[in-house]
Amino acid sequence: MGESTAPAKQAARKGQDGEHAMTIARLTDAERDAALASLPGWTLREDGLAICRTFRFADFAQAFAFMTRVAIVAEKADHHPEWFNVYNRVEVTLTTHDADGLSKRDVALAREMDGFA
Ligand SMILES: C[C@H](O)[C@H](O)[C@H]1CNC2=NC(N)=NC(=O)C2=N1
Repeated sequence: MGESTAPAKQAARKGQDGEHAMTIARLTDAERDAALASLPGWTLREDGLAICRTFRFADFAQAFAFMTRVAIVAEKADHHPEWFNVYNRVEVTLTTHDADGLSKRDVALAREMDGFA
């Protein structure tokens, strides 16, 4: 466990992006389409509320190393992926529960994942 409390982390995030932790804005349709166009490999979930991508690696060790790197940045950003791993495959879904849909946090995390893969 780290030293800072959950409220402290929320306050820190609030200071960083100037938004209240619970009122992160949902992307507009135009923002969502622009984000998707800049994220090859990611697709919009049928309900339009999440983006998805399947990553494939050489083996389980590579897949799990990727998940470990993602977990560290996700925890730091307090924004967590939904994912499913079998051996060398990692199926990822990104959505923002606090926004009931997509937010810029999903786009940022998708870019970080692409950078790690
Ligand atoms: C209290 C805490 O800040 C929230 O529950 C965070 C945690 N991680 C999260 N992850 C995702 N994907 N969406 C959220 O809205 C979210 N909210």
